Amino acid sequence: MAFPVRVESPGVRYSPEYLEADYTYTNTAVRRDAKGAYIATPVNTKYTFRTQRKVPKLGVMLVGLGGNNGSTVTAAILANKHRLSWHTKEGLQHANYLGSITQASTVCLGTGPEGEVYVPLKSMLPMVDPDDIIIDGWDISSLNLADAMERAQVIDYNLQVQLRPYLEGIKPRPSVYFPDFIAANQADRADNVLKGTKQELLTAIRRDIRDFKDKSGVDKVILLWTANTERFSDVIFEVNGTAENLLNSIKNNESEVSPSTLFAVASILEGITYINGSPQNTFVPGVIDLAQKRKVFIAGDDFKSGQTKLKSVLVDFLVSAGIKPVSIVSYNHLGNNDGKNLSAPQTFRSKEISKSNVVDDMVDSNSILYPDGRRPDHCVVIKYVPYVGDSKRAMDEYTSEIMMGGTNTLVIHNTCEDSLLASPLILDLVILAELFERVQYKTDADDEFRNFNVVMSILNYLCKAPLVPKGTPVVNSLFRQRSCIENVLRACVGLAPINHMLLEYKHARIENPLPEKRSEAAAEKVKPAINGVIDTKGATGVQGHSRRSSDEAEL
Ligand SMILES: NC(=O)c1ccc[n+]([C@@H]2O[C@H](COP(=O)([O-])OP(=O)(O)OC[C@H]3O[C@@H](n4cnc5c(N)ncnc54)[C@H](O)[C@@H]3O)[C@@H](O)[C@H]2O)c1
Ligand SMILES: O=P([O-])([O-])O[C@@H]1[C@@H](O)[C@H](O)[C@@H](O)[C@H](O)[C@@H]1O
Repeated sequence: MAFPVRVESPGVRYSPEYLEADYTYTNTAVRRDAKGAYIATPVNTKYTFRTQRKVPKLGVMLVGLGGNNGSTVTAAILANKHRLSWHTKEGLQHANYLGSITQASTVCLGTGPEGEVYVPLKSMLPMVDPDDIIIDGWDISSLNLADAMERAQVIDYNLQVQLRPYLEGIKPRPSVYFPDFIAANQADRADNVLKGTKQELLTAIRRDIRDFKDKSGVDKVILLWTANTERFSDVIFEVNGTAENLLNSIKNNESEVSPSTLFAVASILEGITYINGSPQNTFVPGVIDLAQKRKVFIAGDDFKSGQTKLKSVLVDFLVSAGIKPVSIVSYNHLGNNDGKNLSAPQTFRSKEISKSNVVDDMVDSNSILYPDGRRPDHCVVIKYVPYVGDSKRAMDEYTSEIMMGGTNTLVIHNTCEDSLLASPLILDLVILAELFERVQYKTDADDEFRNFNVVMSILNYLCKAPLVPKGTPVVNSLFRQRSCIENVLRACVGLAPINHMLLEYKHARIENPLPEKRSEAAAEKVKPAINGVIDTKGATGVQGHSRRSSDEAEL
């Protein structure tokens, strides 16, 4: 059950239109003195955050709508919206949004009489309900979404049968197809392609966006690329180095403008947030320049869904524990169309880059382990094995140096439906992007409220290759990325960041001890042996024991 959160504080003001919160942001400025010593100085900045409380009717246009992710996320929304259940060999399954931090994760609000209070992350600020999202989009494949769902082989068949009536009427709009940017093996599905010059294609995409807005009645739209991974575009100043050069390149039908960059330009010109779920460099400098000039949000790159997500936890743990990763090998094989497209060297290279850079910031944070800047050996392998379909088999090996010449090797095997890992991230990306379109801030130095930077780096928890504003840090540590989201949400309602100090419980005398928690599990653990045999049949004939603090424990 979701309980709404209301903050009672002199610095927090609720009006029908806005939630306004005064907030003191404290960080630490560091400099070096003449002798090379670090001088740390606390710096306080007064902010006021303002969030529009009205949640809009959100339309999401997916590029790659007919793909595994596109069809699966659409199926998931409709299955949840209609509260569908289906039988599998394991029993009755119910639609859910597991894997979504907005829908299935909680945050610690604070401490109450019973201890820490955790609330759904989505209850911190008004957010779009994914059930209400209207989906549209494009695909170079003409399959309607029911047939695309069947082709993807992700959704259980008994659910497919129920979803078919809702999906078969959804047909992807014809899209932009430049064969040179994706694997040649994709040609056989490209039967739904727009024709024309790049300028004509740009106009067609913009017309589609307006058509969707008009016909769907949504209040706002967000565009998200979940189409195939493209090869990197060459970054050439005269072609895509500035907004003006890029727009001229499109007018001049320049070949080095990719489909994804064309969609990004169309989105920005229509004033619509654009999110890149793939690893290619859609955001060439000209796109970023255009987004800044038009004050339109962009975010990406490449959903952080599986191996890389785990890597951004494991390497963080190892390095912060003073253990030195020296070799990281990430291998996986999969048989879906993404794997097929990635079997081409130029598209694999895009993915290899985004999967490889994730350790850099964590490694660079510890000059004790890495005094000479030499980083761990890091190898990424992806193989296409049709038989396994969307069920990606990932095998990782982390070898680290430990004390006194020891080594520690972690070997992880992970099998999962790749699209069921990515689909909840698509929802989080669009829900959080929509939310932060409604959040503005003002510091003492500002005369009026301002939007955040157009590069929406707060979404980086969801991206393998985080896009950040120029001159700002790239953070890949998953814990830090999630903590950023959690604490910005808290700041928007005037609450201090979660700092995990729990100082109040470290005092010499605990002023307000929490009540003893009666735990059946604890009772189970202390169940006495009967005739020397622990009764493991679950009989609870033994009186439950409350856990005792150390100074009350029975001797
Ligand atoms: N776990 C994951 O699934 C995961 C994780 C990270 C990143 N990604 C990325 O997400 C993207 C989609 O993954 P997927 O498994 O759904 O792949 P997919 O191949 O099943 O779907 C991609 C769809 O895009 C379509 N397409 C290709 N070029 C297009 C264009 N120019 N315009 C419109 N449609 C186009 C294809 O026809 C296909 O239907 C890939 O780039 C993949 O690398 C996926
Ligand atoms: O998210 P992650 O598991 O690190 O990386 C995945 C790759 O290993 C996989 O081969 C690819 O098909 C997916 O698109 C995804 O990028």
